[in-house]
Amino acid sequence: MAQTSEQDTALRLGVNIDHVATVRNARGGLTPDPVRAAKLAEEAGADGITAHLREDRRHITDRDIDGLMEALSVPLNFEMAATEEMQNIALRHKPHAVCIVPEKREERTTEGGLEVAREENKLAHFIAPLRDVGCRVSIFIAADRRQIEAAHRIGAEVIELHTGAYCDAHAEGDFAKRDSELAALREMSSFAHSLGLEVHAGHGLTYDCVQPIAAFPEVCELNIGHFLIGEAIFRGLTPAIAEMRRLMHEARTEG
Ligand SMILES: CC(=O)[C@@H](O)[C@H](O)COP(=O)(O)O
Ligand SMILES: NCC(=O)COP(=O)(O)O
Repeated sequence: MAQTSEQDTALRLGVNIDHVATVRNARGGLTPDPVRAAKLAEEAGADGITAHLREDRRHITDRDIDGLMEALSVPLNFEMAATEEMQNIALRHKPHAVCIVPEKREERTTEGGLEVAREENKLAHFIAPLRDVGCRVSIFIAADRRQIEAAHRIGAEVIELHTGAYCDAHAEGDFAKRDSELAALREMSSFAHSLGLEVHAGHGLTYDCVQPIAAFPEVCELNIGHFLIGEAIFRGLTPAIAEMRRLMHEARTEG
């Protein structure tokens, strides 16, 4: 069913600029500057900027977060592990949103969603001070009912569904797996929404696989980074973002 334009505009795009920092860090030095990329993304129509300050600082650094907090006019979605060090950084900066993600030092990228159900008490205490200073707390989570229920119980306002397995299955041509991952994401976005959680989605999204996710009426924000930064090499960041927005809009209005 076609969506109203009000519902369409409710689908925000958060541009993740982590991998501008990955390129910079490959050589050391100051370029390319993720803060400059974030400002350009903002001018190109990003509704927000996402940055993940990993514990090992493999891409974004503390200085980048300082620069983003100072330069941005749109909200910053600050992704971080549930550690005391990261909590202190978030409490100092008070970004618009804090997204708690699982981290494994040896992983190449964020492999799965946060295990909330087994760490409920610990996480409830961890996010309370972040909420107290006004951050919207989001939990990066698999499309798993138990984890969503636990995220709701601990007082998170937002969940971000991990779309990585769906995107990987699509890229590998494993369409049976892709479709079952998509069905789980669809069902769980609806379930999370029914609990009153705001639903975001992201990880691994590309032009080829964004539209089925963008069409979920309950999803109000997509966070997309690695693909957009790669695409910017070929067509520039502004056109790369414009094309993603066009596809999101098309999915929302014609889905
Ligand atoms: C949580 C998430 O999906 C993003 O932070 C993304 O993971 C960033 O890239 P890396 O996983 O490569 O750090
Ligand atoms: N939380 C997901 C995100 O910020 C972007 O992930 P990716 O597009 O870089 O894989």
